[in-house]
Amino acid sequence: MSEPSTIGIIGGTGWLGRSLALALLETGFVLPEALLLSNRSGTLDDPQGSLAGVGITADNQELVARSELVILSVRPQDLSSMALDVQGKLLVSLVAGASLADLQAHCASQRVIRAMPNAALDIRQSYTPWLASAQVEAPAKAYVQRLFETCGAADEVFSEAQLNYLTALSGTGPSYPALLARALFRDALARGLPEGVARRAVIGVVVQASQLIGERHGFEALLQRLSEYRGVSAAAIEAMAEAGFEASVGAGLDRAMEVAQSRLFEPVVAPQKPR
Ligand SMILES: NC(=O)C1=CN([C@@H]2O[C@H](COP(=O)(O)OP(=O)(O)OC[C@H]3O[C@@H](n4cnc5c(N)ncnc54)[C@H](O)[C@@H]3O)[C@@H](O)[C@H]2O)C=CC1
Ligand SMILES: O=C(O)[C@@H]1CCC=N1
Repeated sequence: MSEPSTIGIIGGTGWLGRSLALALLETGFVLPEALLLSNRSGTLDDPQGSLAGVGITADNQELVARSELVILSVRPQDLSSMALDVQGKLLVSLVAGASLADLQAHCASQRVIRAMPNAALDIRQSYTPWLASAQVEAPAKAYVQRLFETCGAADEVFSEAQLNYLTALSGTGPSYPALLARALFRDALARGLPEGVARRAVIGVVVQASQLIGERHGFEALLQRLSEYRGVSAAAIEAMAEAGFEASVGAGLDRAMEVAQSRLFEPVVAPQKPR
C-alpha cells in the first residue's frame, strides 16, 4: 500500500474529530487541502481559522469518495443510522463499543482499525491503543501508528478483549483523575477550607505534582519513597488502601469494561458467521 495522501474524518468537527484534525495539521502530517471533514450541517465553525483550507461536507459518501483513509468519529448511537460504504478503503474507527467484525459488516470494508484515543487528544497527549483486522497490510499499520503519534503515544494491541479493557482504562482519559480531584475537593470544603484555596490545592496535587510521575520516577518508586518517611503520606496511602481504594478502582474498571464490550451500536448488516 502506498501512503494515503488524503484523509477524511466523519464527525470531524466533534471533540475528538476536530482535535485529531488540528493535530494532523499542526504536525504537517497532512496538508489542509488533503483533509476533508464531515458533520451533519456541512458547515465549519472555525472562528480562529485553525482549519483554514480544510474541506467540509454533510455527505459522508462524498467524503469516502474523496479520501484514501477514512476516520470514523461519530457517537456509537449515530453509527447505526448511518449508511456507509467505505468501498474497501482503510477505515480507522474511534467508536467505543464497535467491534472489528461489526464495523467490517456495517461499512463494507475488511481493512479496519479500531483505535481508542482519549480526550487528551485535545492537547496532543492521548494514549491511543489500536487493533487491526487481519486484512490490514503492515505499511498501513505503520502509517496509522505514526498518525496517532502526532497526538501522543500509541500501541498496537492484538485482541478485542485488550482494546475493550483499554477503553475502560485509558479511553476514559481524564475521568479518574477528575474523580480523585473531586473527592479531594469535597473533603477540603467539608473541613472548612475556602473554595479558592481548596481548588488550587487540588489542582496542585492532581495536575501539577502528578507530573513527577514518569519524568524521573515511576509511580511505584514514588509511592515507596514517600512511604519511607513513615509520616503523613504513608498514613494516607495505607489508610486509603485499607478502606478499599484498589477494590473500588477494580469495580469501576469492571463496570466500564462491561459497557465497552457491549455492542453500543447495531450494525445494519450482520457480520458473516465464520463457516
Ligand atoms: N470523547 C472521548 O473522550 C472519547 C470518545 N471516543 C469515541 O469517539 C467517538 C466520537 O466522540 P466525540 O468526538 O467525543 O463525540 P462528539 O459528539 O463530540 O462528536 C461526534 C460528531 O459527529 C457528528 N455526527 C453525528 N452524526 C453524523 C453523521 N451522520 N455524519 C457526520 N457527522 C455526524 C456530530 O455532529 C459531532 O460533531 C465516539 O464514538 C466515542 O465513543 C473514544 C475515546 C474517547
Ligand atoms: O465514555 C465513553 O463512552 C467514551 C468512549 C471512551 C471514553 N469516552
